[in-house]
Amino acid sequence: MPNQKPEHPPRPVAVLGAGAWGTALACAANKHAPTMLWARDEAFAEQLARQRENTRYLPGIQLPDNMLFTSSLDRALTHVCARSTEAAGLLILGVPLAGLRALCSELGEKLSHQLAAQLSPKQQIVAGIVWTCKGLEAETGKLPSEIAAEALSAVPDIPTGVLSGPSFAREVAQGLPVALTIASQDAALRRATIAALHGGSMRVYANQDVIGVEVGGALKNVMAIACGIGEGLGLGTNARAALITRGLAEMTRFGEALGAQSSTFSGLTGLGDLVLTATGDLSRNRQVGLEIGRGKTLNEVLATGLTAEGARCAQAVLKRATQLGVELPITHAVCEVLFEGVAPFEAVTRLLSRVATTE
Ligand SMILES: NC(=O)C1=CN([C@@H]2O[C@H](COP(=O)(O)OP(=O)(O)OC[C@H]3O[C@@H](n4cnc5c(N)ncnc54)[C@H](OP(=O)(O)O)[C@@H]3O)[C@@H](O)[C@H]2O)C=CC1
Ligand SMILES: O=C(CO)COP(=O)(O)O
Repeated sequence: MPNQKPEHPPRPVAVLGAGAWGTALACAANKHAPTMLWARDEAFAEQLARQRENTRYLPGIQLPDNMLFTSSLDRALTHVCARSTEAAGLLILGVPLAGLRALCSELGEKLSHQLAAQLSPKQQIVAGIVWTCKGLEAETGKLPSEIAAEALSAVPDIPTGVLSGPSFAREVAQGLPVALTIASQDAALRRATIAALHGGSMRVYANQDVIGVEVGGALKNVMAIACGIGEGLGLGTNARAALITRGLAEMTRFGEALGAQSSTFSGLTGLGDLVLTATGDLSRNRQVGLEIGRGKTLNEVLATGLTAEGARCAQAVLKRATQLGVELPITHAVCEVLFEGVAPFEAVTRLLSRVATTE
Protein backbone atom coordinates (compact mmCIF):
# COMPACT_ATOMS: atom_id res chain seq x y z
CA MET A 1 0.00 0.00 0.00
CA PRO A 2 1.48 3.40 -0.95
CA ASN A 3 2.39 5.89 1.79
CA GLN A 4 -0.60 7.75 3.17
CA LYS A 5 -0.73 11.54 3.38
CA PRO A 6 -2.47 12.81 6.52
CA GLU A 7 -6.08 13.84 5.92
CA HIS A 8 -6.85 17.55 6.36
CA PRO A 9 -8.87 18.41 8.30
CA PRO A 10 -8.67 15.15 10.28
CA ARG A 11 -11.91 13.20 10.64
CA PRO A 12 -13.44 13.16 14.12
CA VAL A 13 -13.46 9.80 15.86
CA ALA A 14 -15.90 8.25 18.33
CA VAL A 15 -14.82 5.14 20.22
CA LEU A 16 -17.78 3.20 21.61
CA GLY A 17 -16.91 1.17 24.70
CA ALA A 18 -14.72 2.50 27.49
CA GLY A 19 -13.00 -0.72 28.50
CA ALA A 20 -9.25 -1.19 28.38
CA TRP A 21 -9.01 -1.43 24.59
CA GLY A 22 -11.55 1.27 23.75
CA THR A 23 -9.80 3.67 26.10
CA ALA A 24 -6.33 2.90 24.72
CA LEU A 25 -7.55 3.36 21.13
CA ALA A 26 -9.29 6.61 22.01
CA CYS A 27 -5.99 7.92 23.43
CA ALA A 28 -4.24 6.95 20.17
CA ALA A 29 -6.93 8.55 17.97
CA ASN A 30 -6.97 11.69 20.10
CA LYS A 31 -3.40 12.41 18.98
CA HIS A 32 -4.71 12.95 15.43
CA ALA A 33 -8.27 14.25 15.68
CA PRO A 34 -11.00 15.30 18.13
CA THR A 35 -12.01 12.04 19.82
CA MET A 36 -15.02 11.16 21.95
CA LEU A 37 -15.15 8.05 24.15
CA TRP A 38 -18.59 6.56 24.88
CA ALA A 39 -19.25 4.58 28.05
CA ARG A 40 -22.67 2.97 28.42
CA ASP A 41 -22.85 3.90 32.09
CA GLU A 42 -23.58 7.59 32.70
CA ALA A 43 -21.90 7.79 36.10
CA PHE A 44 -18.79 6.13 34.69
CA ALA A 45 -18.62 8.55 31.73
CA GLU A 46 -18.87 11.45 34.16
CA GLN A 47 -16.14 9.96 36.33
CA LEU A 48 -13.86 9.53 33.30
CA ALA A 49 -14.38 13.17 32.34
CA ARG A 50 -13.76 14.36 35.89
CA GLN A 51 -10.80 12.16 36.88
CA ARG A 52 -9.14 11.76 33.43
CA GLU A 53 -8.33 8.19 34.41
CA ASN A 54 -10.10 4.90 33.65
CA THR A 55 -9.77 3.50 37.15
CA ARG A 56 -11.91 0.45 36.27
CA TYR A 57 -10.04 -0.84 33.23
CA LEU A 58 -6.76 1.08 32.82
CA PRO A 59 -5.78 2.41 36.24
CA GLY A 60 -2.70 4.60 36.39
CA ILE A 61 -2.98 5.92 32.81
CA GLN A 62 -3.60 9.66 32.49
CA LEU A 63 -6.19 10.42 29.80
CA PRO A 64 -5.70 13.51 27.60
CA ASP A 65 -7.20 16.77 28.84
CA ASN A 66 -8.93 17.44 25.53
CA MET A 67 -10.52 14.00 25.10
CA LEU A 68 -14.35 14.08 25.14
CA PHE A 69 -16.56 11.65 27.06
CA THR A 70 -20.24 10.80 26.84
CA SER A 71 -22.77 8.14 27.79
CA SER A 72 -25.15 9.31 25.04
CA LEU A 73 -24.93 7.38 21.78
CA ASP A 74 -26.69 10.30 20.05
CA ARG A 75 -23.95 12.67 21.18
CA ALA A 76 -21.27 10.27 19.97
CA LEU A 77 -23.00 10.09 16.58
CA THR A 78 -23.36 13.86 16.39
CA HIS A 79 -19.59 14.04 16.97
CA VAL A 80 -18.82 11.91 13.90
CA CYS A 81 -21.75 12.34 11.51
CA ALA A 82 -21.04 14.67 8.62
CA ARG A 83 -22.96 17.90 8.35
CA SER A 84 -22.82 19.80 5.03
CA THR A 85 -19.20 20.00 3.88
CA GLU A 86 -17.45 18.41 6.88
CA ALA A 87 -15.63 15.13 6.48
CA ALA A 88 -17.57 12.17 7.83
CA GLY A 89 -16.02 10.78 10.99
CA LEU A 90 -15.07 7.28 12.06
CA LEU A 91 -16.80 4.98 14.54
CA ILE A 92 -14.56 2.49 16.36
CA LEU A 93 -16.32 -0.14 18.47
CA GLY A 94 -14.41 -1.17 21.60
CA VAL A 95 -17.07 -3.45 23.09
CA PRO A 96 -16.54 -7.21 23.45
CA LEU A 97 -18.20 -9.63 21.04
CA ALA A 98 -21.09 -10.23 23.44
CA GLY A 99 -22.10 -6.58 23.01
CA LEU A 100 -21.53 -6.23 19.26
CA ARG A 101 -24.96 -7.29 17.97
CA ALA A 102 -26.95 -5.02 20.26
CA LEU A 103 -24.69 -2.02 19.70
CA CYS A 104 -24.72 -2.43 15.90
CA SER A 105 -28.53 -2.75 15.89
CA GLU A 106 -28.85 0.48 17.84
CA LEU A 107 -26.35 2.23 15.57
CA GLY A 108 -28.11 0.92 12.46
CA GLU A 109 -31.42 2.31 13.64
CA LYS A 110 -29.99 5.71 14.58
CA LEU A 111 -27.92 6.06 11.42
CA SER A 112 -30.83 5.10 9.17
CA HIS A 113 -32.86 7.95 10.72
CA GLN A 114 -29.98 10.36 10.09
CA LEU A 115 -29.73 9.15 6.48
CA ALA A 116 -33.47 9.61 5.96
CA ALA A 117 -33.20 13.21 7.24
CA GLN A 118 -30.23 14.04 5.00
CA LEU A 119 -30.63 16.89 2.52
CA SER A 120 -28.05 15.54 0.11
CA PRO A 121 -28.59 11.78 -0.13
CA LYS A 122 -25.22 11.25 -1.87
CA GLN A 123 -23.18 12.58 1.08
CA GLN A 124 -21.45 9.99 3.20
CA ILE A 125 -22.71 10.19 6.77
CA VAL A 126 -19.85 8.34 8.50
CA ALA A 127 -16.56 7.09 7.06
CA GLY A 128 -17.41 3.71 8.47
CA ILE A 129 -17.76 1.40 11.45
CA VAL A 130 -14.73 -0.56 12.64
CA TRP A 131 -15.02 -3.21 15.36
CA THR A 132 -12.18 -4.57 17.47
CA CYS A 133 -13.74 -7.54 19.29
CA LYS A 134 -12.29 -11.02 18.98
CA GLY A 135 -14.34 -14.19 18.95
CA LEU A 136 -17.33 -16.03 17.53
CA GLU A 137 -20.83 -15.47 18.88
CA ALA A 138 -21.51 -18.11 21.53
CA GLU A 139 -25.14 -18.72 20.49
CA THR A 140 -24.72 -18.71 16.68
CA GLY A 141 -21.03 -19.38 15.96
CA LYS A 142 -21.00 -16.28 13.75
CA LEU A 143 -18.00 -14.05 13.10
CA PRO A 144 -18.18 -10.35 14.01
CA SER A 145 -18.58 -9.39 10.33
CA GLU A 146 -21.52 -11.77 9.96
CA ILE A 147 -23.14 -10.36 13.10
CA ALA A 148 -22.56 -6.76 11.97
CA ALA A 149 -23.97 -7.45 8.48
CA GLU A 150 -27.19 -8.69 10.08
CA ALA A 151 -27.40 -6.02 12.76
CA LEU A 152 -26.58 -3.13 10.40
CA SER A 153 -29.02 -4.27 7.68
CA ALA A 154 -30.85 -0.92 7.94
CA VAL A 155 -27.71 0.85 6.65
CA PRO A 156 -26.14 -1.66 4.22
CA ASP A 157 -24.05 0.97 2.41
CA ILE A 158 -22.04 2.10 5.42
CA PRO A 159 -18.50 0.71 5.06
CA THR A 160 -17.36 -1.67 7.79
CA GLY A 161 -14.11 -3.29 8.84
CA VAL A 162 -12.17 -4.96 11.62
CA LEU A 163 -9.12 -3.65 13.47
CA SER A 164 -6.96 -6.32 15.07
CA GLY A 165 -3.40 -7.40 15.81
CA PRO A 166 -1.05 -8.08 18.72
CA SER A 167 -1.86 -5.26 21.13
CA PHE A 168 -2.15 -5.29 24.89
CA ALA A 169 -4.20 -2.22 25.76
CA ARG A 170 -1.96 -1.16 28.64
CA GLU A 171 1.18 -1.06 26.46
CA VAL A 172 -0.67 0.93 23.79
CA ALA A 173 -1.95 3.38 26.39
CA GLN A 174 1.62 3.78 27.64
CA GLY A 175 2.66 4.78 24.11
CA LEU A 176 4.83 1.69 23.50
CA PRO A 177 5.26 0.55 19.87
CA VAL A 178 2.48 -1.53 18.33
CA ALA A 179 1.44 -2.70 14.85
CA LEU A 180 -2.19 -3.32 13.93
CA THR A 181 -4.15 -4.30 10.83
CA ILE A 182 -7.34 -2.75 9.47
CA ALA A 183 -9.18 -5.20 7.25
CA SER A 184 -12.03 -3.99 5.09
CA GLN A 185 -13.37 -4.44 1.58
CA ASP A 186 -13.68 -0.65 1.43
CA ALA A 187 -10.47 1.16 0.43
CA ALA A 188 -11.68 4.55 1.73
CA LEU A 189 -12.42 3.08 5.16
CA ARG A 190 -8.96 1.47 5.26
CA ARG A 191 -7.46 4.89 4.49
CA ALA A 192 -9.65 6.67 7.07
CA THR A 193 -8.67 4.17 9.80
CA ILE A 194 -4.98 4.55 8.99
CA ALA A 195 -5.35 8.34 9.06
CA ALA A 196 -7.11 8.10 12.44
CA LEU A 197 -4.51 5.93 14.17
CA HIS A 198 -1.26 5.52 12.26
CA GLY A 199 1.69 7.57 13.46
CA GLY A 200 4.11 7.89 16.36
CA SER A 201 4.41 4.54 18.08
CA MET A 202 1.43 3.00 16.24
CA ARG A 203 1.69 1.43 12.78
CA VAL A 204 -1.49 0.40 10.99
CA TYR A 205 -1.33 -1.94 8.00
CA ALA A 206 -4.16 -2.50 5.52
CA ASN A 207 -5.64 -5.82 4.45
CA GLN A 208 -8.79 -6.92 2.66
CA ASP A 209 -9.20 -10.33 4.26
CA VAL A 210 -11.85 -9.58 6.90
CA ILE A 211 -12.61 -13.26 7.59
CA GLY A 212 -8.94 -14.19 7.99
CA VAL A 213 -8.33 -11.32 10.41
CA GLU A 214 -11.40 -12.24 12.47
CA VAL A 215 -10.58 -15.95 12.60
CA GLY A 216 -7.03 -15.17 13.76
CA GLY A 217 -8.34 -12.96 16.58
CA ALA A 218 -10.88 -15.56 17.69
CA LEU A 219 -8.69 -18.65 17.66
CA LYS A 220 -5.60 -17.09 19.20
CA ASN A 221 -7.63 -16.68 22.40
CA VAL A 222 -8.40 -20.42 22.45
CA MET A 223 -4.74 -21.23 21.81
CA ALA A 224 -3.67 -18.83 24.58
CA ILE A 225 -5.86 -20.80 27.01
CA ALA A 226 -4.23 -24.02 25.75
CA CYS A 227 -0.74 -22.57 26.25
CA GLY A 228 -1.67 -21.31 29.72
CA ILE A 229 -2.93 -24.78 30.66
CA GLY A 230 0.32 -26.32 29.40
CA GLU A 231 2.36 -23.85 31.41
CA GLY A 232 0.21 -24.42 34.51
CA LEU A 233 0.93 -28.13 34.16
CA GLY A 234 4.65 -27.39 33.88
CA LEU A 235 4.96 -28.95 30.41
CA GLY A 236 7.88 -26.73 29.38
CA THR A 237 8.77 -24.53 26.46
CA ASN A 238 8.97 -27.31 23.84
CA ALA A 239 5.29 -28.00 24.47
CA ARG A 240 4.47 -24.30 24.17
CA ALA A 241 6.24 -24.04 20.80
CA ALA A 242 4.37 -27.12 19.58
CA LEU A 243 1.02 -25.68 20.73
CA ILE A 244 1.68 -22.34 19.03
CA THR A 245 2.72 -23.98 15.76
CA ARG A 246 -0.06 -26.56 15.65
CA GLY A 247 -2.47 -23.87 16.88
CA LEU A 248 -1.53 -21.78 13.88
CA ALA A 249 -2.19 -24.77 11.62
CA GLU A 250 -5.61 -25.20 13.26
CA MET A 251 -6.41 -21.50 12.85
CA THR A 252 -5.38 -21.59 9.18
CA ARG A 253 -7.41 -24.73 8.43
CA PHE A 254 -10.54 -23.30 10.03
CA GLY A 255 -10.06 -19.92 8.35
CA GLU A 256 -9.54 -21.42 4.89
CA ALA A 257 -12.74 -23.42 5.28
CA LEU A 258 -14.55 -20.13 5.92
CA GLY A 259 -13.00 -18.47 2.86
CA ALA A 260 -9.98 -16.71 4.42
CA GLN A 261 -6.61 -16.41 2.68
CA SER A 262 -3.92 -18.60 4.25
CA SER A 263 -1.32 -15.78 3.98
CA THR A 264 -3.30 -13.70 6.51
CA PHE A 265 -2.43 -16.20 9.24
CA SER A 266 1.30 -15.53 8.99
CA GLY A 267 0.62 -11.81 9.56
CA LEU A 268 0.00 -9.61 12.60
CA THR A 269 -3.54 -10.80 13.25
CA GLY A 270 -2.62 -14.48 13.01
CA LEU A 271 0.85 -15.51 14.09
CA GLY A 272 1.54 -12.08 15.61
CA ASP A 273 -1.43 -12.06 17.96
CA LEU A 274 -1.05 -15.78 18.66
CA VAL A 275 2.54 -15.38 19.84
CA LEU A 276 1.68 -12.32 21.93
CA THR A 277 -1.30 -13.88 23.66
CA ALA A 278 0.22 -17.33 24.11
CA THR A 279 3.38 -15.96 25.73
CA GLY A 280 2.53 -12.52 27.17
CA ASP A 281 1.84 -12.20 30.88
CA LEU A 282 -0.74 -9.46 30.23
CA SER A 283 -3.02 -11.90 28.41
CA ARG A 284 -6.22 -12.66 30.30
CA ASN A 285 -6.89 -15.78 28.23
CA ARG A 286 -3.44 -17.18 28.97
CA GLN A 287 -3.94 -16.34 32.65
CA VAL A 288 -7.22 -18.28 32.71
CA GLY A 289 -5.46 -21.30 31.17
CA LEU A 290 -2.65 -21.03 33.69
CA GLU A 291 -5.06 -21.21 36.63
CA ILE A 292 -6.87 -24.18 35.09
CA GLY A 293 -3.56 -25.98 34.48
CA ARG A 294 -2.76 -25.43 38.15
CA GLY A 295 -5.96 -27.20 39.15
CA LYS A 296 -8.84 -24.69 39.24
CA THR A 297 -12.10 -25.22 37.33
CA LEU A 298 -13.35 -22.66 34.80
CA ASN A 299 -16.09 -21.53 37.18
CA GLU A 300 -13.59 -21.03 39.97
CA VAL A 301 -11.38 -18.94 37.68
CA LEU A 302 -14.28 -16.84 36.37
CA ALA A 303 -15.40 -16.21 39.95
CA THR A 304 -12.10 -14.36 40.52
CA GLY A 305 -13.21 -11.81 37.91
CA LEU A 306 -10.88 -12.88 35.09
CA THR A 307 -12.35 -12.44 31.58
CA ALA A 308 -11.90 -15.33 29.17
CA GLU A 309 -13.34 -14.56 25.76
CA GLY A 310 -11.55 -17.65 24.42
CA ALA A 311 -13.55 -19.93 26.68
CA ARG A 312 -16.95 -18.80 25.32
CA CYS A 313 -15.51 -18.84 21.84
CA ALA A 314 -13.96 -22.34 21.95
CA GLN A 315 -17.31 -24.14 21.96
CA ALA A 316 -18.66 -21.96 19.15
CA VAL A 317 -15.53 -22.62 17.07
CA LEU A 318 -15.77 -26.36 17.61
CA LYS A 319 -19.45 -26.43 16.63
CA ARG A 320 -18.83 -24.46 13.45
CA ALA A 321 -15.75 -26.55 12.59
CA THR A 322 -17.83 -29.72 12.93
CA GLN A 323 -20.40 -28.27 10.50
CA LEU A 324 -17.55 -27.48 8.09
CA GLY A 325 -15.93 -30.91 8.52
CA VAL A 326 -12.70 -29.37 9.88
CA GLU A 327 -10.73 -31.14 12.60
CA LEU A 328 -9.43 -28.94 15.45
CA PRO A 329 -7.75 -31.19 18.03
CA ILE A 330 -6.37 -28.44 20.30
CA THR A 331 -9.67 -26.56 20.39
CA HIS A 332 -11.38 -29.89 21.11
CA ALA A 333 -9.01 -30.59 23.99
CA VAL A 334 -9.57 -27.08 25.43
CA CYS A 335 -13.36 -27.63 25.32
CA GLU A 336 -12.99 -31.01 27.04
CA VAL A 337 -11.02 -29.44 29.89
CA LEU A 338 -13.19 -26.33 30.24
CA PHE A 339 -16.63 -27.87 29.87
CA GLU A 340 -16.50 -31.67 30.16
CA GLY A 341 -14.52 -32.15 33.32
CA VAL A 342 -11.56 -33.81 31.59
CA ALA A 343 -8.41 -33.31 33.67
CA PRO A 344 -5.84 -31.11 31.90
CA PHE A 345 -3.17 -33.81 32.01
CA GLU A 346 -5.58 -36.38 30.56
CA ALA A 347 -6.40 -33.99 27.69
CA VAL A 348 -2.68 -33.56 26.93
CA THR A 349 -2.16 -37.33 26.96
CA ARG A 350 -5.04 -37.74 24.51
CA LEU A 351 -3.59 -35.02 22.24
CA LEU A 352 -0.17 -36.68 22.22
CA SER A 353 -1.55 -40.16 21.58
CA ARG A 354 -3.30 -39.20 18.35
CA VAL A 355 -2.05 -41.21 15.37
CA ALA A 356 1.10 -39.89 13.74
CA THR A 357 0.45 -37.71 10.69
CA THR A 358 2.18 -35.37 8.23
CA GLU A 359 2.80 -31.78 9.28
N1 LIG B 1 -7.61 -5.51 26.31
C1 LIG B 1 -6.84 -5.65 25.26
O1 LIG B 1 -5.60 -5.60 25.39
C2 LIG B 1 -7.41 -5.87 23.89
C3 LIG B 1 -8.74 -6.20 23.73
N2 LIG B 1 -9.22 -6.42 22.46
C4 LIG B 1 -10.60 -6.79 22.25
O2 LIG B 1 -11.43 -5.65 22.50
C5 LIG B 1 -12.69 -6.05 23.04
C6 LIG B 1 -12.92 -5.29 24.33
O3 LIG B 1 -11.92 -5.72 25.23
P1 LIG B 1 -11.49 -4.90 26.50
O4 LIG B 1 -11.54 -3.45 26.27
O5 LIG B 1 -10.24 -5.49 26.98
O6 LIG B 1 -12.66 -5.30 27.51
P2 LIG B 1 -12.92 -4.73 28.94
O7 LIG B 1 -13.44 -5.86 29.73
O8 LIG B 1 -11.75 -3.97 29.43
O9 LIG B 1 -14.09 -3.64 28.70
C7 LIG B 1 -15.28 -3.97 28.10
C8 LIG B 1 -16.03 -2.68 27.78
O10 LIG B 1 -17.16 -3.00 27.00
C9 LIG B 1 -18.34 -2.67 27.75
N3 LIG B 1 -19.28 -3.75 27.57
C10 LIG B 1 -19.20 -4.99 28.09
N4 LIG B 1 -20.24 -5.73 27.67
C11 LIG B 1 -20.98 -4.91 26.90
C12 LIG B 1 -22.20 -5.06 26.22
N5 LIG B 1 -22.85 -6.23 26.24
N6 LIG B 1 -22.68 -4.00 25.53
C13 LIG B 1 -22.03 -2.82 25.53
N7 LIG B 1 -20.88 -2.62 26.16
C14 LIG B 1 -20.38 -3.65 26.84
C15 LIG B 1 -17.92 -2.52 29.19
O11 LIG B 1 -18.79 -1.62 29.82
P3 LIG B 1 -19.14 -1.72 31.39
O12 LIG B 1 -17.92 -1.25 32.12
O13 LIG B 1 -20.30 -0.82 31.52
O14 LIG B 1 -19.45 -3.16 31.68
C16 LIG B 1 -16.53 -1.95 29.00
O15 LIG B 1 -16.58 -0.60 28.71
C17 LIG B 1 -12.58 -7.57 23.28
O16 LIG B 1 -13.29 -8.26 22.29
C18 LIG B 1 -11.09 -7.86 23.20
O17 LIG B 1 -10.79 -9.11 22.67
C19 LIG B 1 -8.44 -6.27 21.36
C20 LIG B 1 -7.12 -5.93 21.48
C21 LIG B 1 -6.52 -5.70 22.75
O1 LIG C 1 -6.24 -9.48 22.24
C1 LIG C 1 -5.38 -9.19 23.01
C2 LIG C 1 -4.04 -8.79 22.57
O2 LIG C 1 -3.96 -8.65 21.19
C3 LIG C 1 -5.65 -9.26 24.48
O3 LIG C 1 -5.66 -10.60 24.86
P1 LIG C 1 -6.41 -11.07 26.18
O4 LIG C 1 -7.89 -10.86 25.94
O5 LIG C 1 -6.05 -12.53 26.32
O6 LIG C 1 -5.88 -10.25 27.31
